[in-house]
Amino acid sequence: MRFGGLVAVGDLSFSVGRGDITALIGPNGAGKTTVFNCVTGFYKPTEGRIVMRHGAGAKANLVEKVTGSSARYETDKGSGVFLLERMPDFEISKKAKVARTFQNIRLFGGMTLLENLLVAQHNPLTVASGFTFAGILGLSSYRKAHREAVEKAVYWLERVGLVDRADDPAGDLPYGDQRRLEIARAMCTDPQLLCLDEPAAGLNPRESTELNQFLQFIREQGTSVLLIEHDMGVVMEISDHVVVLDYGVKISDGDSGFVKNDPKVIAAYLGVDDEAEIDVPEVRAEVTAARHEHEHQADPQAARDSN
Ligand SMILES: Nc1ncnc2c1ncn2[C@@H]1O[C@H](COP(=O)(O)OP(=O)(O)OP(=O)(O)O)[C@@H](O)[C@H]1O
Repeated sequence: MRFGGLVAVGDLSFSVGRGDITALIGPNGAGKTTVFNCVTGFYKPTEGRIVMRHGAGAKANLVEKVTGSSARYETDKGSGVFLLERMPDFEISKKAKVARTFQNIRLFGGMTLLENLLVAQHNPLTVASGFTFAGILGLSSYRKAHREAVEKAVYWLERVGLVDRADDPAGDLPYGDQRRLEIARAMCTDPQLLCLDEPAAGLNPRESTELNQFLQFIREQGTSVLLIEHDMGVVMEISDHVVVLDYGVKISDGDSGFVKNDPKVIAAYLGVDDEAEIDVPEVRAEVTAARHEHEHQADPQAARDSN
């Protein structure tokens, strides 16, 4: 993804396994949010391919077939291949079933919790109305769809422990509850892939633990999760797979144990000026040791002074 002369995301290829929690980490400005914006259709990547597969039948040869055609996607009895870089954002959420949350909460603060979760389901409701006002008033299909939408909203409100506040304005909730409500809203669209941009930002330790449990529950439901997160406690505890970006290039890819000991990851964080910003304790320890060694070699007296 290029912005004028700046290559925000360059040499990057990675897979998100079905039913896995995959974390995308890296220093500030590494390109993480840009990747999310490409996956969810907010940006059109300048080059490259982003493939979403549904179902067991979507084999690699179908991916190549769709790529070689001018189609945006191909579906067949519950399975499908979607080339996200060709699709507009509304189609990515509606057909490819990719949902997202944002770095900054984007709930409708003046609407109730229940209303926020119903708005997320406006697509099936509009279809059930037959796209007419009369349909909303009279069609039994609309009444059934509306009942199901409310049931789904209540289900997710229960999952995030907020059903007692269903009729309160979303803007009145404490910050941590708003973050969980935002994820619940995304889940009401029945995503196959849920993209979360820094869901643990600003949470206290208790809220962070609740979030971990909730994300693990989502994974157990079979929804794949792609996560940008600076809180390494969250990343290392719940991720099946971690991808590390630096300057728009992938520098490491593996499970959390592999990534936090990878010298390339440690070296990338060496570029961070303030050691306090490095929130992987193992990486911070390595970076501190490497700095001291470097200072010692360059100027033994200064290194002793700094100690
Ligand atoms: N719309 C845009 N126009 C121009 N440059 C952009 C745009 N969006 C992102 N960039 C640049 O792309 C690079 C990657 O930014 P991005 O926000 O993706 O990084 P990040 O890893 O998400 O950072 P952070 O952890 O701080 O959120 C940065 O140099 C940023 O300035």
